[in-house]
Amino acid sequence: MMDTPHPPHAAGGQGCHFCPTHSLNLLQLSALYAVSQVLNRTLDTADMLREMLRVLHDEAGLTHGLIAVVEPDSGALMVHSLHHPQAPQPETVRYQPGEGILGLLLEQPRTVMLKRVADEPRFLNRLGVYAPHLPFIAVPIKVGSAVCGVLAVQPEDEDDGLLSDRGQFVEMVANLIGKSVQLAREVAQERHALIEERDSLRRTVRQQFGFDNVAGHSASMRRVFDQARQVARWNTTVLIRGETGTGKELIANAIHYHSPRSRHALVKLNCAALPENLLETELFGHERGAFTGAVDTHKGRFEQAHGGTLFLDEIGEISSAFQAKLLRVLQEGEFERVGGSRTIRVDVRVIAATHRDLEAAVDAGEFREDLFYRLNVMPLFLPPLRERIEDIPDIAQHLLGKIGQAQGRKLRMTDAAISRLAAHHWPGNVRELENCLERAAVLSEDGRIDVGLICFPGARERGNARPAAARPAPAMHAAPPSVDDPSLSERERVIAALEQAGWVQAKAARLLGMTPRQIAYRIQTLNIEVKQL
Ligand SMILES: Nc1ncnc2c1ncn2[C@@H]1O[C@H](COP(=O)(O)OP(=O)(O)OP(=O)(O)O)[C@@H](O)[C@H]1O
Repeated sequence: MMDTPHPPHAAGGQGCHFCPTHSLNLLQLSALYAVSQVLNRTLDTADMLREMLRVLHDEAGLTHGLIAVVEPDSGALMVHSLHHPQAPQPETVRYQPGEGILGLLLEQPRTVMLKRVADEPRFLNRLGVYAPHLPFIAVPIKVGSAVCGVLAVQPEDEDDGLLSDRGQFVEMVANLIGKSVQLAREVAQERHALIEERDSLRRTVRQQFGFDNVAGHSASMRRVFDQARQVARWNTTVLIRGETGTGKELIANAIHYHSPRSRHALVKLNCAALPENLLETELFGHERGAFTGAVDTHKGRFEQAHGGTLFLDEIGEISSAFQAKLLRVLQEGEFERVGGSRTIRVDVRVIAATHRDLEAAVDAGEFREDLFYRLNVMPLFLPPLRERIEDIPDIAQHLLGKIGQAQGRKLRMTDAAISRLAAHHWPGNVRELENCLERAAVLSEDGRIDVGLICFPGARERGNARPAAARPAPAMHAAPPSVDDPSLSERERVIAALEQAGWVQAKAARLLGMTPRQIAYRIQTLNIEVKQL
């Protein structure tokens, strides 16, 4: 086994039986050890330089240590640190290239060693700290081949014939300082680049998930935008309500990315997608060993969203027992992980969404009234698409832009196609419109979408539309069947609902009046292959 390394002992001082050179070497070895510790301790260059001068003084008998650095703008040497009890404000002293001994090192970067500093005519003693009868050593500090500063010291004894050994030691220290400065610069540059990249990514995310991503200019949508922008600034809990596919999640995104919390995470959870026990561990996390298979501690969504926003979709679907647990976090901002006893405090803004009539659920005793009021601090209502038909051209254009971008071509739609869209009932709202346009885009050879390419899984038209049967069927594509079509087998009905809901099972379940678990069971037993869109 190896011993822990100890610093080499200085051999100078009383009773040493080594020759002077050997004693000096041992002293310098010990000092070098202290220098390496300074380099190891800090990445803060200013701190490191000050500490270095102290070590040279305390451990190597090199006094009046000075470090001057080249100013990038002027090219002059500015005194950065000076080890002297009555040192003047060092930053006020500068040397131009060629000026004094230090300035000379900028023009001729090599080590200068003087036996008596007062004998050198270039010696300016501008700092007024040097002893004229003592030697003087000045060494350039280089980053690569460029001089970035100067290290100067005065050995505390008169010339003892060991000046060149001392000079070599100071060169060694200057080289180590140069390497450390280079490393600190590279770290700073990398950090700067990372910050720039992070800020640019933040701007992109904000654009992608902000209000620009939500199309529509109807009066009802303008009201939603106004309210959402207003509430975004505060920590208020928001309850977004509206039918499936009306854009609730989109609005939640926009609120988060326009809020002061946008630098932190937006964490999402669909409450209908998980059974209660999983929902609890997903939201609150669990401790290691909390249950079979809990091999590690797991942070729940509340913890992941600390400082940011938690979006709880389908909040109307949670059980009464779970409603009580959620209420506690919302009220007190604290909870325990499953299997844990430590109370965890979080700072999370909650945005919840539901398609359910929560007031009716409260009346029916299915949803806690206190939780309802806790969530309903700022309600936002997203109107169904059929009640804002004037938004259809805008939204369709926006969606075609996105689909076209994914397909790498420009898509355009005829007026007749838009009229046909406006005549539809839109039970699946904007999600259904998105699917309808994607289908049409896939079927379009030349990027032009005419009325013949518009077809709906659900055939409920608004009053002013032509009946579905009278519509010309697209030549290469039959309209997908309707969920309501009584002639469909159960398997076809489930597939039609999934199609209509964009293959989001929880939504398809709602169209069929089933629970998410029931539809999952049907998908399995009817052997339906689930599409990942
Ligand atoms: N106003 C809009 N402008 C552009 N796209 C929209 C708009 N509203 C909804 N969408 C698009 O429709 C789809 C469904 O939107 P979103 O998921 O936000 O709806 P939702 O109300 O949360 O649905 P659900 O209740 O089923 O979870 C998404 O692909 C979304 O991008």
